[in-house]
Amino acid sequence: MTNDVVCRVAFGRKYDDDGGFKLMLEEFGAVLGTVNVADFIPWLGWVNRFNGLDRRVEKVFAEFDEFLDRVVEDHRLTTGEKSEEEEDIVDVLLQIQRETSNSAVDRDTIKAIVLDMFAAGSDTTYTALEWTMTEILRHPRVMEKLQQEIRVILGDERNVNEEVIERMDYLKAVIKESFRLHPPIPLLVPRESTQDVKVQGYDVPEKTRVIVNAWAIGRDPKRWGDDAEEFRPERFLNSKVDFKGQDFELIPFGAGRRGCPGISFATASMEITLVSMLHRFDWSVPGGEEGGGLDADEAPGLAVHRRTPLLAVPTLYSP
Ligand code: HEM
Repeated sequence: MTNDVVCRVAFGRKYDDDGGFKLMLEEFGAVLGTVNVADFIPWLGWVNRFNGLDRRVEKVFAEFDEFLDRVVEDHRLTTGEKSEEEEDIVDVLLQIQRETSNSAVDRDTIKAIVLDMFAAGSDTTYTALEWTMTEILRHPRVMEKLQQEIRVILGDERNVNEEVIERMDYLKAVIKESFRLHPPIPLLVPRESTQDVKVQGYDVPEKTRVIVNAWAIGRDPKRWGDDAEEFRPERFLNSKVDFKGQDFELIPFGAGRRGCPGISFATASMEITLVSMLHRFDWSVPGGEEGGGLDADEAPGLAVHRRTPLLAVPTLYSP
């Protein structure tokens, strides 16, 4: 679903009819999440020629490059035929390219921006949704309270929009609590210090690779109390703490000038999906908690998924 959302926004259409596209995205995500020895010990880079990583990277690069070339070309041929509402990101970037005389937005830049959206935007949002649903299913009290909020505010209205979502305080608290315990990119993206600094008594020289552990920060009992490991959305109800990068105890999207630019996009996707799923359906897991489908085991990768995909069963809700 999150791939379809990015596809619709970036290309103006879904690619779910094309099995090859899904496989290509899966391989792209897998290669991105693979530990690359050369990142840590550059002179060992030759290992990737033998363990197959170089070959996999080149293959998926060639496939994506050809695919994106086709997409940009299709858009170039239909340029000017769409209304403003129908335009997607490729259309907008092509328009900027036409209107600016310098070559800042060339074809490779357009392809890179769109690729960035897939790399950064679809697996992360999907992972966040899967962890949120897992926690809701593990905590029936939370599910009930959340459904009550959604059902009272929405009533029979089927159209979920940002205005009604603004009134759903408990939904927002549930999403924050899920990000606190399960930041989809637990170690964020590596940074490099630009100057010598001292952090809590430790000297960090200029040009040191710095990795921030958002996962550990979110579970630190010194900040969150003795129930830091517990899923308790109420802790955010009368709190101003948010994940927009101002409160360093909750930074699933990083912070600062290289913080995630997709926060609003990701939050809107999550809110609309959760509200739609919980408004008209009740959810259960085959076998319940004892059935083992609600464990919190994590699988390694850039975005940290559940080890086994969540399997949940919807039942139509009738008031
Ligand atoms: C739940 C969903 C998401 C999470 C948890 C997430 C998290 C992150 C994190 C931790 C970073 C690195 C920030 C830093 O180093 O301080 C990042 C960067 C980035 N994200 Fe997201 N992201 C999500 C969704 C999205 C979406 C939907 C998009 C675009 C459609 C997006 C686009 C980007 C881009 C382009 C960067 C690189 C920014 C740069 O290097 O300047 N992300 N994201």
